[in-house]
Amino acid sequence: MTYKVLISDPLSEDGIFPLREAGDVEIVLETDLSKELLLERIPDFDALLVRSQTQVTREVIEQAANLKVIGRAGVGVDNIDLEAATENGVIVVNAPDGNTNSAAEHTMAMLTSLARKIPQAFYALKQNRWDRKKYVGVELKGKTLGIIGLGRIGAEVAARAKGQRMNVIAYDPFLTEEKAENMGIGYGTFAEVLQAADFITVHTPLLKETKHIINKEAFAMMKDGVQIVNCARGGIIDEDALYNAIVEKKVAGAALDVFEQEPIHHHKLLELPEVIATPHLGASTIEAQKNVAIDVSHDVITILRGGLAQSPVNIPSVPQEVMKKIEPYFYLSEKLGAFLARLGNEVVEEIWIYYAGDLAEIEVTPLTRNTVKGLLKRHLGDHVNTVNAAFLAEKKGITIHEQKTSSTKGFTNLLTVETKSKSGKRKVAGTLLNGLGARIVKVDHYSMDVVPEGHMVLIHHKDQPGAIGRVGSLLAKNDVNIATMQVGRTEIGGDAIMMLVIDKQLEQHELDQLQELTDIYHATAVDL
Ligand SMILES: NC(=O)C1=CN([C@@H]2O[C@H](COP(=O)(O)OP(=O)(O)OC[C@H]3O[C@@H](n4cnc5c(N)ncnc54)[C@H](O)[C@@H]3O)[C@@H](O)[C@H]2O)C=CC1
Ligand SMILES: O=C(O)CCC(=O)C(=O)O
Repeated sequence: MTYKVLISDPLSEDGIFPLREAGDVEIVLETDLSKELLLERIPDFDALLVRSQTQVTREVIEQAANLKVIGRAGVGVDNIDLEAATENGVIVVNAPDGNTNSAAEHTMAMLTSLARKIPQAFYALKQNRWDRKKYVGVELKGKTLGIIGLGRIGAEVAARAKGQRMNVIAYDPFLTEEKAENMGIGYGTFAEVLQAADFITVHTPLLKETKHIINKEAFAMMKDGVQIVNCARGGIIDEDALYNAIVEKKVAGAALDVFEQEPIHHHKLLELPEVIATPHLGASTIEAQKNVAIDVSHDVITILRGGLAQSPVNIPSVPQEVMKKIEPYFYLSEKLGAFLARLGNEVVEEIWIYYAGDLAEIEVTPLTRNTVKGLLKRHLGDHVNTVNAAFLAEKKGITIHEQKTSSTKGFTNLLTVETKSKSGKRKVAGTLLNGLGARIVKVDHYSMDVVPEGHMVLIHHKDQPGAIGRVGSLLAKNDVNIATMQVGRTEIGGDAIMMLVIDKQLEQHELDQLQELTDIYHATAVDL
């Protein structure tokens, strides 16, 4: 199988090396695509790799019939419609760590340039103006830097600003006083930071909650002559409010790497001499571009091959140690879900997933999603995956319960899936046998030992002499070879089941013939 990957923004050639090396990936590099061309191209691709320029809208995602993953070579995913991606089962991954250092260094470069008016002085010099009086700056030492958003980049900026002997005060909803103390910085509310700072730098993502957090009211709280840096996202600062605050001399200067609409042409903020700017260069270093492209390429390949992403954005991220522990159970969980889906045609109303033994010790949410994926796939098709399984189940009115139990029934690990529909409950349990792989060990209340793979027939019958023989003879007559057979019963002469693994898929008329045999109640074909 060859996966087609479209790279629609410029990515580091060294960084996409893992994709070039992969034998099963075909890369198409087509940057600066118009919206129309992107819509035309996208249905062919299994993966799309972007930076911040390509706008991956709902329209693009809905047009992308084969798309499994969108890789963002960078941090901010505000150019991707995450809701549409989740609804359509497209995994979005980013590269959150690769450009932290570059973005922090760029912020410090902008901060220093702003304080010392370096770009303005250089521009004047280029125009043959040796103007030493006009470009008098201020020192950073002893000034207070207010940081809004103390995540990866904010924290790196804080450390560097301390190196410049600035006082640092930060606001972040996840920052505690204790954590701030450990970092050697001050801690304040949003308003306190705005009021205390001589320089303010923002490092939040652009979200509904952070859009225009720096607005007219926020500027009013700041010190007169405050200077502002934005190397995070346009839109965090209200550009009109910033413009007015500069014109009114409330704000002495602003350094902007990002804008509400990019690219910009003749932006009014650039007409102000107090404003310096770069065209979204925070992550534009050889190192950062290589790092983010490598990280995202690895994740994209892993996902295309059915593995777990390191940095998923629209499914909960699973730490690598946890991933190692749960990965062996992935196959089993999907097969158990698929098995139950084939047992009946009634609408499933509720699913219970019980984890016991070793499984009770680990994070199992990804396994729950995978089980639900296996269950829903029968009716909803390949469109279902671990990203949208829970969302689709909810849409179909199915309630999912996840429970850890101590009931291992003698196995070192036991995964039990139970469904409830109008006609009652069905149950299947499986285990991972050390060195032997996955096994179904229980169907309803009958014990089994079956590899969850290939073509099977589950036959409910009356425990009577000749019942098994009649099934064997009929299958032989239809040229169906039986590979293995398991039999279980509740009591002698009572209800019993046969689980046959056969070498071909049964036709409906063959199933009907089985059901017409004496003492056979019901036969279900289960093809996994
Ligand atoms: N200019 C550029 O080229 C680059 C820009 N960025 C931007 O920088 C942003 C931050 O990146 P990271 O530090 O890696 O992300 P991060 O996720 O590590 O940190 C973001 C922080 O913002 C905080 N936050 C969220 N809402 C907040 C609010 N209302 N007030 C205060 N804090 C809030 C979060 O709690 C979190 O700690 C990215 O989302 C991206 O948009 C990132 C890389 C390069
Ligand atoms: O891809 C880029 O150069 C922009 C980086 C960025 O803004 C981000 O990682 O959020």
